[in-house]
Amino acid sequence: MAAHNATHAPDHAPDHAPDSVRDREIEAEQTHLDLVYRRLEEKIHEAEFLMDDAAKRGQVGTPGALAERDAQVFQAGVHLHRLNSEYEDFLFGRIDLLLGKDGKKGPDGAYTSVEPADGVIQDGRAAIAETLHIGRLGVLDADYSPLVIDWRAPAAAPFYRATPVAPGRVVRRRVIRSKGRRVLGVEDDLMRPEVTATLNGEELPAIGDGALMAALGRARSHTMRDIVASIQAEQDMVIRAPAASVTEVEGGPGTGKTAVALHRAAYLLYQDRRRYAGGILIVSPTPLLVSYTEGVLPSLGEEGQVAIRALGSLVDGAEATAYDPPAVSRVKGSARMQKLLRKAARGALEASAPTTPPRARTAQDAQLSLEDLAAGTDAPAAAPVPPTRLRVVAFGARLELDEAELRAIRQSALGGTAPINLLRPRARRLILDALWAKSGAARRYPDPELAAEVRQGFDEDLVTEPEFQEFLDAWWPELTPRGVLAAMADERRLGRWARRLLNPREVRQLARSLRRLGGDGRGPLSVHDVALLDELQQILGAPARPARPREADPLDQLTGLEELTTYADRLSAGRSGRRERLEEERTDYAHIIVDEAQDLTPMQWRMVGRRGRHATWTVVGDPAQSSWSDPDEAAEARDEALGTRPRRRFTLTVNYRNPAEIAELASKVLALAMPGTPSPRAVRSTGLEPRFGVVDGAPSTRGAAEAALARATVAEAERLLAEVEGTVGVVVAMHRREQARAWLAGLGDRVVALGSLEAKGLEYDATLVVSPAEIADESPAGLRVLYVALTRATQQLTVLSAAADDPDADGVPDLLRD
Ligand SMILES: Nc1ncnc2c1ncn2[C@@H]1O[C@H](COP(=O)(O)OP(=O)(O)OP(=O)(O)O)[C@@H](O)[C@H]1O
Repeated sequence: MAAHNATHAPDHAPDHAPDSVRDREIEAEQTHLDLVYRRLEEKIHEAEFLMDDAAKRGQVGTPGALAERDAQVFQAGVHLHRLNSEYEDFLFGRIDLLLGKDGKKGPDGAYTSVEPADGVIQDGRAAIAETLHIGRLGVLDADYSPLVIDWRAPAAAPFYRATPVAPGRVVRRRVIRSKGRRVLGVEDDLMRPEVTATLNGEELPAIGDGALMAALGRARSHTMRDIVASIQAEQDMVIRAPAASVTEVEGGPGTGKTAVALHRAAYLLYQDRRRYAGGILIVSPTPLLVSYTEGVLPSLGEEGQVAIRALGSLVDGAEATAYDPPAVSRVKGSARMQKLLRKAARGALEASAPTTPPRARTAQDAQLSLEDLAAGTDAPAAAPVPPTRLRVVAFGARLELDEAELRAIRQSALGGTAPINLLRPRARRLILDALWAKSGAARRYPDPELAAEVRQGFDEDLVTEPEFQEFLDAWWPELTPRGVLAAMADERRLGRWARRLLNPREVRQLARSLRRLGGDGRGPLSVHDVALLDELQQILGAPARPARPREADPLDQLTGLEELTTYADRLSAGRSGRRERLEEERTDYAHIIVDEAQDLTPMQWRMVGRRGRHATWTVVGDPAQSSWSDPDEAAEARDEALGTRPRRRFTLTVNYRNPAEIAELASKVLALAMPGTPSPRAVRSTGLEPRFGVVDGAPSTRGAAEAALARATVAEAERLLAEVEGTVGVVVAMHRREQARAWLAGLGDRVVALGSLEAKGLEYDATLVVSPAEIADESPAGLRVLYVALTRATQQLTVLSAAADDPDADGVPDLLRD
């Protein structure tokens, strides 16, 4: 496969301008950046003045107004500190534009027209009418002319959208590289290379080889970088898509789906902060991907505004730490679990009892007694069992509800639609009704008013007796999601609940896996258990949370400082604990972004869907990378979660991660995994073909084979570490995760061992894929998982074959041969 240029690259590359021209251009940008910082400092002084003034005037003005000024000064100070110390590339872009069709200016002080005025280009020559600098936040000069345009503002869109095919008003796009207050370099792309443009009478030069390639060539670390300086046109369309409804994005590996999703969160906040602040949730498949990506939003100035959570930590108080084998994941993720959990919850009501067993009956408990009789024969011997008979003495008569009557009452109570724990009052009322009927009192009091009064006394007498309460606690205990899951670990019981839903093998596997939770359900959870807990929470019902008052938006009250406080507001909101609150809140997000959406199981879609009942959505994924075995079932659950909102679909087509040589190899597996699916177009080529290694010799024993595999893995990982500057990822089948970690311990933290399912979404300078056949055979989705593994490298890839891979004389495993 040939390497391709970036979609936006002009027909001819920018000139290699002489150093003097380059230096002059850098100098010009430096002058502008100095101006920007001066202006920022002025703003801070203004804020300080306001503060002094406020202090002098004591209580003039409301306390609220003083606090607001105080906050402004604080925010401005923090803001400048961040600008000085943290931001690389605060100012990163510039566009030089032709005169527009009309002379209207937008709120950011820039002309709004997208197309140039007629006749503005004459004989291949034109004058630049407007120069805009693009940065991480907007800064206005004292006369309200824009010194820096926020990258998310409409006026910045041409910086990302203009192409040589559709340049609009843009003649030259420049990416400015800076560190702190110093401009380091500039890279230009000409959008109208055929036009000789002049700025202030001088010809517009073009410097460098294009910014995108420079960005892609950088060594990778363990954290993702933002792409704000080099967002490409097709990506920009997604980032700025209207927020209403559902935005669905598909694209192959490395097409920037994750990057785009993160930038979109920042864009939505900019567009409608009031609506989205505190209400955007990004769902990521693994904690590894969360830690890889979570630095991007703060670098875009959106610290603490967006909750990024792994699927295994979406439920408060639950944190997945264990892995299920593929066969168990398939059962736990399946939509069949819905019905099974409902049955299990009802079943658990009959099978369980509270942790504190009811007080033992004594001979003196004559007034009101309760009996614990043996329950079903297959309940665990040690577990407390629910009572099957209720005896009371009321109005001098002995009243009794036997097992059949209690069962009928339970059935009738469960006929209600409310969650099971919330049906308890209904059950209590039905018991009282039944006892009242048995007492025959109704017949003795024909006057309805009197009967009602007597009945009230009867009820009060009974319910205030501690023993009656104990009976209820034992007979209709408050169930917890973990408790129900733990109850499902009993295979015989589970087999009964799962009749016609799971086959006996599935029952066995599921029960065995749930034993990990222990008798009290407190043991370690897997990522799939978390979705089950959430479903159970719904079935059982949780105590209602008090509603939080909506926060006042500081932007509502500010005038004149918008361009400064936009950022400071974000910062202080993060500090004032909004982040913690975000982490506490489980539901009701305004916008949900789902990354790697192809991997959500039906049960996970239900869990995520519950958090976005009123949300708009951005869903990014790649079906070819799905590790879930039943895509149709997942699609149904996804449709249900996203609801009937209209959908807008986008496809990303360019692979920015893998060099063409690696992308071509991966496409062979894609052809096997999903025949007919087009590979994304790789944007660059390195000239380095993937390497094929083979584990030495034919070891006679299993132990010797394992030792040979370990030696070969370590040797190749060491070689790759020497070859690349940044990170090396070693991808192995899931069952080898811990083993591989041990093999690689001692090679330093540039190298990471990953189970195949953990590699999702991540990238490394070099990747070593160990035994493709093992990965492909792990599950029915194994080939797609292998495709993921083969598409993680930004520079170099090695595939190491063991005997099962059946390598040819060149070491190419069977799966990767033509
Ligand atoms: N416009 C861009 N400019 C610079 N780098 C980019 C651009 N778009 C994407 N990249 C880089 O390409 C790499 C792949 O991006 P990302 O991880 O978002 O892709 P993806 O589609 O989510 O991939 P996968 O499906 O494999 O998880 C990242 O390093 C990202 O920073």
